Amino acid sequence: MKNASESEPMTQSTMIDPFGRTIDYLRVSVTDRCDFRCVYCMAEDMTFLPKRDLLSLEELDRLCTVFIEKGVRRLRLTGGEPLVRKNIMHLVRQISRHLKSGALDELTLTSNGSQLERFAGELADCGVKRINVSIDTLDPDKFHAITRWGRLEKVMRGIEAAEEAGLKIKLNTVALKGFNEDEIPDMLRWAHGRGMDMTVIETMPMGEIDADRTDQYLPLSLLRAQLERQFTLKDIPFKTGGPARYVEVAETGGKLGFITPMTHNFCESCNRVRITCTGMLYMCLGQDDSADLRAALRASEGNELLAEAINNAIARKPKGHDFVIDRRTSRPSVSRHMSVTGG
Ligand SMILES: Nc1nc2c(ncn2[C@@H]2O[C@H](COP(=O)(O)OP(=O)(O)OP(=O)(O)O)[C@@H](O)[C@H]2O)c(=O)[nH]1
Ligand SMILES: C[S@@+](CC[C@H](N)C(=O)[O-])C[C@H]1O[C@@H](n2cnc3c(N)ncnc32)[C@H](O)[C@@H]1O
Ligand code: SF4
Ligand code: SF4
Repeated sequence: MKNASESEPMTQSTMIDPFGRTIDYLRVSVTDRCDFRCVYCMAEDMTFLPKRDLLSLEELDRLCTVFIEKGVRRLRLTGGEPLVRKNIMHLVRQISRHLKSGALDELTLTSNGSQLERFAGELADCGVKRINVSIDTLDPDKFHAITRWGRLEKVMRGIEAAEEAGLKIKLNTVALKGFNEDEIPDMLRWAHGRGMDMTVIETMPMGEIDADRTDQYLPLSLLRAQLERQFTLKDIPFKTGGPARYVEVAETGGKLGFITPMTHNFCESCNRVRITCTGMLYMCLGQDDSADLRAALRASEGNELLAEAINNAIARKPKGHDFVIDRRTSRPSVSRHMSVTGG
């Protein structure tokens, strides 16, 4: 059998879903585990998958390679916290061969930043150019409160290491009513002052948590109106391939993205699917339907069954999500946690 690191010429096909959308973006959750317990994401006593259920790094690489053959051009590793998966850099290095061959345009990560100090240099060396780092506040005590287990100074050292390694950073901030809405202008100045773009995100009702999401939910239309009292925001057509709509902030010269699944549905331009660390393929972040690729992966050494399972799943990709923040019921719209698919 050929070694996975041997470069082979690859012919790529195209995946098109029933609504004519080209699927060329794969998000891979490499672990459901995390060293933080953000209150809007997980319960403090979250139960994680047993290790025996995880795909091996070799299996994850094989899955990614099949998706790239099927037309994926951008790949994002996420989690849980992707950088806490054991030997994660082995997978990053393996996948990076597709950057070198030209089959993949971008390999990137979404991370809480806690392990960046250790890994930033190696990520850059593997061809990662930009990463998203999630921070909801710049106040160390509030940071500890929202992440339950996180230390802001460690994340800051990670950001410095990433900057030194030449990685472009985008800051992800979940907008939370009564928690950080007043702080977002300062965070924006801070991020833009360091040359980072920023995106703000509406809370999505996924997975049981200890808190009540209806209390935390802040529609970004309101936040935008608040920001417009201090800043001049100009809509721009800038796109990263993700769901954010961007504005340019005249006073800082930086870009601010709004991810608004609740107030403005962006599903018509959806280009992505997700795989979990157990090999489940989710065709939509906001729906339960999934396909078990692990069975197809393990059923034979060849990739024909896998390719067929992927085709069948893409043919079922739904038009969009049904997220609602409903005050009458505290039940989330989707029962699985965000950390299963990594957002
Ligand atoms: N509803 C919905 N939310 C998404 C989707 N993709 C990403 N998000 C959310 O967007 C937020 C930021 O996700 P990231 O992993 O940083 O990715 P991104 O902002 O799409 O990435 P880039 O634009 O490529 O930088 C997270 O809260 C995700 O859950 C999607 O397809 N649907
Ligand atoms: C699930 S995390 C996984 C990657 C990494 N651990 C991190 O925090 O960046 C990906 C993104 O989803 C966001 N997120 C988590 N739960 C969310 C929710 N219920 N609604 C909206 N965004 C959420 C996080 O803030 C983070 O930016
Ligand atoms: S948002 Fe990211 S860092 Fe926070 S608990 Fe979820 S997976 Fe962990
Ligand atoms: S909610 Fe579903 S359809 Fe909408 S953008 Fe996200 S993955 Fe695509």
